[in-house]
Amino acid sequence: MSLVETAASMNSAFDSIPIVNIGCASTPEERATLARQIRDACVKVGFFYISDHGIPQETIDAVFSAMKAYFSLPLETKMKLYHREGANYRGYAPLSDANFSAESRGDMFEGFVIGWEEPVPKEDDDKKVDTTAVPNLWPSEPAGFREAFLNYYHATVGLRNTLFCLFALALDLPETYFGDIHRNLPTMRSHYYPPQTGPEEDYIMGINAHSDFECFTILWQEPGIQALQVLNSDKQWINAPPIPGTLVINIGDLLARWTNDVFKSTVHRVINKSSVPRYSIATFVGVDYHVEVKPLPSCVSPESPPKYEPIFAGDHVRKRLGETYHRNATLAK
Ligand SMILES: O=C(O)CCC(=O)C(=O)O
Ligand SMILES: [Fe+2]
Repeated sequence: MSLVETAASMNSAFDSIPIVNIGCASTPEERATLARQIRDACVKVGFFYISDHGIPQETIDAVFSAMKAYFSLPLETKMKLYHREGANYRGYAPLSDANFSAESRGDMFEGFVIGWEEPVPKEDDDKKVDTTAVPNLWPSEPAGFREAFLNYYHATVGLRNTLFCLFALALDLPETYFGDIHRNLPTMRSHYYPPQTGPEEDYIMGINAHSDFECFTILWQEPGIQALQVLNSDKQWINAPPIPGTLVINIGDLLARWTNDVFKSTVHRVINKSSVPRYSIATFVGVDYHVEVKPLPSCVSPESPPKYEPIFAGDHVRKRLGETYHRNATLAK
């Protein structure tokens, strides 16, 4: 069945999020099997869990500890790295600084954002990284923060390569299709969500309903706390609880656009109604800003013509970032 036919045959609302074990991806046959599972998940849900993802537990434990220690510092200490003063929103974002919905006045999370950086600087760094790359901001405390964040970041970059290869196969493309167009490396945002127990809980979200901007997101959620919800086509919110040993992968708007919506960029939100803080880390994976994104031939047909004009990846991402971080200022007028 073609991709367009597969998409047309899978239009019922999902009620759960599939799990794909990506541990065996070394032979072409194994990758083809995985690509089929991933295709089904992307066409039907736009979200899936991956198990056997290869990121060591110590790497996750270390970044989790560093993040908890950092977010518990006094606000004035954290504001020294206020992200609007750095380039490309790197650094610290206080509560309600981001705004993912036109109807709201801000999202109830604190964030800390980093991008590409070699753990140990190399002389030819500038040749490896897209010219849009900007320096990270690093706090002086807690000790070990930079190392823990970069270790986890680089582990997700490795996973990103595997996933791009599987997405290409799932789209009937050569597995190297995305291989040389993603030197503009991911952005990673860690989140702290305070518990929401007050009367505002039904209209202020940890993160309001939104879809992600880029190609796909690799999400780690703190174990044991339900907070993430995903919207199905019947407009029901389906819980996406943390599942031990897994990460969540979701398709973003750029890949949905590239696939003419054969792959779904599904709306999701976070609300932390547990009585304790909740933490997560999202790695947003895109492609180089100069790449022109237009619906792939395998995703269009006479019955399903292209829905989108070509767009440069960078123009799309900058527009969406602007909408997210300037909306408060517009509302305040
Ligand atoms: O914290 C989460 O579970 C999700 C975060 C998210 O949706 C985002 O950062 O775009
Ligand atoms: Fe998101």
